Amino acid sequence: FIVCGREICQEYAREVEKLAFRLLELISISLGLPGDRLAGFFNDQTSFVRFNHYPPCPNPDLALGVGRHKDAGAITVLAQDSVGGLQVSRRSDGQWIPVTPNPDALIINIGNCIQVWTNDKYWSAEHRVVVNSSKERFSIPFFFFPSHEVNIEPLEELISEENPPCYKKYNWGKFFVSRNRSDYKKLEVENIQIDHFKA
Ligand SMILES: O=C(O)CCC(=O)C(=O)O
Ligand SMILES: [Fe+2]
Repeated sequence: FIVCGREICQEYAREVEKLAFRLLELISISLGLPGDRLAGFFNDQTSFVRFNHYPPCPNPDLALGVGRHKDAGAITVLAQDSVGGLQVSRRSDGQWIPVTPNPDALIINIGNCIQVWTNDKYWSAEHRVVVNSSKERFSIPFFFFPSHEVNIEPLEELISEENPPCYKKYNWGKFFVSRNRSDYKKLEVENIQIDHFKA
């Protein structure tokens, strides 16, 4: 699963990037916007692939693999093995729901940028990763991130008197740098920084 030479990784990145652009197009269309409405934000994209390894943990009740967070970018495309550990917070009551692992499927996460662009029409789910005491786990997320200089704010086409903007404008590059410093704390820390830009 994880054996990966440079060419294979590059090919994987190119393919998931294509998928991410296609999803971006479908999201735009679903909002009644032109299919290419969001693509321009990715001309100089800051996307990347990460390899996550979660070793077995002797005290899984005392640690998390990844603390609770929302993905900061536009879209995350996640591949994982069959071990499991990813949990999503249910929006209605905050309960942690385990995601059934399927190595033959990709998980698509909506990130903060889409939430802000769509003025909350799309919602980025909070999630975390728990560990277990017997099996190591691998996952490979592709983070589809906009260009550094892009300012993120609700799309003007989706704003009206009845639908005022839910967020203030923020710069993607600056947000990402400060977010990276505080991300992935292992404990139950407040780490949903998009709320800082609530209008
Ligand atoms: O390992 C996973 O399943 C998810 C990791 C994650 O949420 C992240 O890297 O943002
Ligand atoms: Fe995540």
